[in-house]
Amino acid sequence: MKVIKTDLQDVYIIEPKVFGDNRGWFMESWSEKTMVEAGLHYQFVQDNHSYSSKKGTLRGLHCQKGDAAQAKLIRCTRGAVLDVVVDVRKGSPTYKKWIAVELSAENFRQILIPRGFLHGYLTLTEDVEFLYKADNFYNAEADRSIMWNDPDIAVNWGIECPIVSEKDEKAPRLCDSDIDFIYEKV
Ligand SMILES: Cc1cn([C@H]2C[C@H](O)[C@@H](COP(=O)(O)OP(=O)(O)O[C@H]3O[C@@H](C)C(=O)[C@@H](O)[C@H]3O)O2)c(=O)[nH]c1=O
Repeated sequence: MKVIKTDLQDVYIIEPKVFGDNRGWFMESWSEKTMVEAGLHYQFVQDNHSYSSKKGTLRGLHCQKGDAAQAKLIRCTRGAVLDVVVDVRKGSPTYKKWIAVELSAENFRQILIPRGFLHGYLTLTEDVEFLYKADNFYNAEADRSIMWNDPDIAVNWGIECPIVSEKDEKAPRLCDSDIDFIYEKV
């Protein structure tokens, strides 16, 4: 497994070791032991799986606030997405900065996102399956969505009119939200 630093403090790209043979391939998609050896201590408690039928579907930018915050280990197992992560931890050296990484069934890449970040993705193909682990349970009251095109964050999604949910359509800007993460060294 390769752990690659990103431009966001504490966010990593993980490249699992993929063993190919005459049948196909095998990989460990997550190993607590390997992660701990790499200095990454996360205890995941929920696995999520979602499907988007159309290219140009955008989910985000999401998080759960306060004690319900979630770290996530994310991957795309069918099709491809542009995955976006935004640091919203006040006091962080990378506060309000974002990164965009292509995740696909072909490149096997994963992203590890600690608590205190917004997350979203845009489907780059039809028929996208997306899987992620979370280190805290779903909490509808703490669930928050921030406007995907918030000008204060200014993510370059490369699309003007994505397909979004009703919830994401109505999402506020970060400056009008009650998200209150404070940077603490992970
Ligand atoms: C996220 C989630 C949703 N749900 C329900 C609530 C709702 O009725 C339905 C669809 O939820 P959403 O519209 O929030 O699904 P979605 O827009 O796919 O939300 C996800 O987006 C990505 C970008 C993330 O980072 C995730 O953490 C999550 O917020 O599923 C759960 O039961 N458990 C969960 O963990």
